[in-house]
Amino acid sequence: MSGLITPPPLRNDCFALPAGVHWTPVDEALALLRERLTPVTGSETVHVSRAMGRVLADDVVAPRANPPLPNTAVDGYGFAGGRPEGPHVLLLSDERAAAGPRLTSVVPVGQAVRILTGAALPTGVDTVVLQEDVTVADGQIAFNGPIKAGANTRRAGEDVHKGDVILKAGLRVTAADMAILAATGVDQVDVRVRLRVAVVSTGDELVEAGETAKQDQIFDANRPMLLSMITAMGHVPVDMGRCADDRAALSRVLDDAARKADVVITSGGASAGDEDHVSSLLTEVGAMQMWRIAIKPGRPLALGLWNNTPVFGLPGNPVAAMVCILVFASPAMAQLAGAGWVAPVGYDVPANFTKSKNEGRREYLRARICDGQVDVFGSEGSGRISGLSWADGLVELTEEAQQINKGDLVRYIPLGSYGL
Ligand SMILES: Nc1nc2c(c(=O)[nH]1)N[C@H]1C(S)=C(S)[C@@H](COP(=O)(O)OP(=O)(O)OC[C@H]3O[C@@H](n4cnc5c(N)ncnc54)[C@H](O)[C@@H]3O)O[C@H]1N2
Ligand code: MOO
Repeated sequence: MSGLITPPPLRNDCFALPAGVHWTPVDEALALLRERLTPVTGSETVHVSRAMGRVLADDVVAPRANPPLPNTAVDGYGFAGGRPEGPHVLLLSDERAAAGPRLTSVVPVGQAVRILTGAALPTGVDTVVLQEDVTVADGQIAFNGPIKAGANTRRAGEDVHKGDVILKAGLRVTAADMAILAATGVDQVDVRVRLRVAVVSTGDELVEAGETAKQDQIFDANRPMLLSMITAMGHVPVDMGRCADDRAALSRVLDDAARKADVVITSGGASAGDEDHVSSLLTEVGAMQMWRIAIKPGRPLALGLWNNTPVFGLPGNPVAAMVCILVFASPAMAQLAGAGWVAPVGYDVPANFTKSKNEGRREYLRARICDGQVDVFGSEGSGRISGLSWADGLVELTEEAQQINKGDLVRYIPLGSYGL
């Protein structure tokens, strides 16, 4: 029998987790990133109009109250004190209080004044009756009680007091936050300098989107996707272009990327093939932190440091690249950017599909909500880019899950949870 070599048992499943190798569970990989990565961005002061999407470097304190003065919540008639049940008639002042300059004259006790929504209460007014409940005639108003003292008015500072912390350090400013910053008179905010994220695509087969491709070339789909996701996540994308499957060239690109950015994201070459230079370079310089993760898709994810800069070596298949940037790089980049570890929000939704799965690895499926149930894309192929466009979220199946039947609750994570 000498001269014959013996084949291993046929598995034909590149997702089977071979025995004897430690496959890092997703949560263990996430915990390690969370523990090791700290904010790397400095701070700067910007005008409040430019605060949208920025991460606050410090707590923001309200320079003034909202509302600054007591005012009326309705159009009506203002006077002092509540009134008991029954009819009431009050003399109507000639003046009128409207939003804008506050009425300076005092409303005498027992008189009412015409007042419009948002007007500061003049001295002598603490209660307002709705105009719909009033008859006006002969310089008088008549209405029925009971009306509580303070009815239909808003107290000064009832929303925010001067000196309150309105927004906490680490928060990423939303459109709603823009309103409270403006309302409380903030004019400058201290924010983190945006995180710079370099993106490089590796592979001899790649050609630039928009150019002419030969039959044996494919368009670089990952880079436009990854650069756009980084922008949507509030970071600054640094486009490092494409790099051939060449070790020396890749090493130079990584040097350059680590100089220009705070984080480097590569796609392709993460696996263990002859041309998988990202993983082998990181391993060679002793910078590989993690590689074999029990996840589908995205098993060959290379996590390491290049010149002290974190590198996320995403798999080349576009679906795996997207899943890995969402699951691993997105919370990690938030932490590096000073926003803290931002885990995505998910919901338990009934499945409108059936699926069997191997135990021991976490799986992410392209998913879409339809009539309160969640559907998954017809193919799990990691190169099926059309499924990424089809999806509005991901279904996350736990390591323990083996059989999912229609109606079972599964975890659905909307892409909006990642800021997309
Ligand atoms: N023998 C095995 N082969 C493979 C395994 C395995 O376990 N055993 N795992 C497969 C899985 S899963 C993945 S994912 C890939 C990951 O490999 P790499 O990260 O080294 O990626 P590449 O080989 O460079 O490319 C994979 C695939 O993706 C296409 N690609 C790459 N970059 C882009 C881009 N920028 N835009 C569009 N498409 C891209 C590339 O042409 C390949 O088709 O390994 C499997 N193999
Ligand atoms: O896991 Mo590969 O990461 O499917 O496409």
